[in-house]
Amino acid sequence: MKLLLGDNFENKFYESEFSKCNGYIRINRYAPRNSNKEIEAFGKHTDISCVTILFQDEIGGLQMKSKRRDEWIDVKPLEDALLVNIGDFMQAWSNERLRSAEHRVVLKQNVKRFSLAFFWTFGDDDREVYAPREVVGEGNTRLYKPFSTKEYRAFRENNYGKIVGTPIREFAGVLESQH
Ligand SMILES: O=C(O)CCC(=O)C(=O)O
Ligand SMILES: [Fe+2]
Repeated sequence: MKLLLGDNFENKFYESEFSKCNGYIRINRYAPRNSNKEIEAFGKHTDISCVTILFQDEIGGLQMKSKRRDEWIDVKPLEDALLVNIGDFMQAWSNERLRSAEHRVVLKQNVKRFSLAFFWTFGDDDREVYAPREVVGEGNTRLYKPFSTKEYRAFRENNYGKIVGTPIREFAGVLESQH
């Protein structure tokens, strides 16, 4: 993150922007399904978080969408490894220096699977997300208008399964060509 956001990132922004984040844990349990057909067990989505830290068990199945090639890439489980994923709030706050990758879970075997996701995110109280000028950088276009975390959560809930593009861009993006 330091590399992408500059040297002073921690001193300057951590306290003011992210110290009021909350952590939530979600335990995902995928039950066996009486079939050996491949299924999408967790549909494609981006996380409503600043940062997500994910543990998946040895079964695997997590896939990330590659931005460049527009294809799904398997994230192979590694013993003792956690996956750090950027969420939508961080994508907007960083003016897309950091990207919230689309991901999903595809199961090929008829076995149970378990994953544990820790979401580091703005709490249930409402707050405004707005990329600081220094993060946008001089001469760069601001890609998001300021938005409320509460309204974004409501937008995601009300549009579950309906959004074709990038949800955070649909909601707060300012450039038509970005959609
Ligand atoms: O089960 C997984 O590996 C992914 C879970 C996930 O993407 C989530 O909980 O947001
Ligand atoms: Fe996720």
